[in-house]
Amino acid sequence: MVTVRAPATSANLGSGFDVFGAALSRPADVVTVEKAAETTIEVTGVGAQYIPEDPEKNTVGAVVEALDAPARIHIDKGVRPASGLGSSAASAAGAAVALNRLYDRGLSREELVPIAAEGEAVVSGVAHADNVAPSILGGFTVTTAEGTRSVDAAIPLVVCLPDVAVSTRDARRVVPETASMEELVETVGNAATLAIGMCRSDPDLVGLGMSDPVVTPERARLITGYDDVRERAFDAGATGVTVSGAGPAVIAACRERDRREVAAGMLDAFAGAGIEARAYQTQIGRGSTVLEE
Ligand SMILES: Nc1ncnc2c1ncn2[C@@H]1O[C@H](COP(=O)(O)OP(=O)(O)O)[C@@H](O)[C@H]1O
Ligand SMILES: N[C@@H](CCOP(=O)(O)O)C(=O)O
Repeated sequence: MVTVRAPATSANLGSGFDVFGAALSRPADVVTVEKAAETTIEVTGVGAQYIPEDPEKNTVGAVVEALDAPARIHIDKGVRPASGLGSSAASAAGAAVALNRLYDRGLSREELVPIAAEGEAVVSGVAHADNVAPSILGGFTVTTAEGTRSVDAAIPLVVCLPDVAVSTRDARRVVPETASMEELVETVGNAATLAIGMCRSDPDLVGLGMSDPVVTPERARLITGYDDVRERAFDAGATGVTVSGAGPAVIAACRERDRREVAAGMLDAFAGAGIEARAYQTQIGRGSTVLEE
């Protein structure tokens, strides 16, 4: 038996659509696997009632297939589904790390990233790896067709999750098909600023680099109260605010001394829009961790 804690993640970080990702120190899924002749999946925890246990429909089923590793699998969800916090990816990442260990497949963490990404194709239609990469490797990740690079970074964060669901599949439909040269130049500049900020663990640069003129404005329209939440986070000292993944969670970078006030401001703004929300005071954290074997 192998048990793995796989963290929630925030993809895109504004300027890095489908490329950037960050592991969050909390919340997390816990995935336990045991060898079995046939694969079965049991899901408990946050939002378990919305998650299919059929291996054809659960993200971990694709991981089992790819690793040829049938197992009795228990997923204890700490990451709410349809959150923008890489819920579907956390289970896939945890299963990839756990099954690799259980069956002694000997794959490196980097090699497990495309395998876990197959699970994302099951739910969103695209095997985007920007959530599974940080959930497996930890830190700040840059994923391209050439693979994933990661660095550790110490950046305090708030992720504020409203009590509404936005599916990644639906939110991909509003992504513009084209961008102007001006938008491209702005986005490259912001993404580069953010990446330097991560390497320096500098919340000012990370926040500055989160700005994105192309995808985020379209996605923000799907989140009731977004503009107020963003404004209140900045008022409380946030250095940057954007949609986390495909939403509806909103992520803010800040200094540690401001994190509590940023969280309070974001919660208050959602409440003002008539929406209950939960704020996680978190930071960039480690990747999937083996808890027991
Ligand atoms: N192991 C899993 N964990 C979470 N969601 C899953 C899992 N397997 C399948 N799903 C489905 O994936 C969808 C949520 O994924 P997605 O829309 O990408 O949201 P998130 O941003 O939270 O990952 C839901 O429809 C859910 O039923
Ligand atoms: N790059 C993807 C990331 C989706 O993240 P999720 O946490 O919402 O699953 C996208 O923006 O569609």
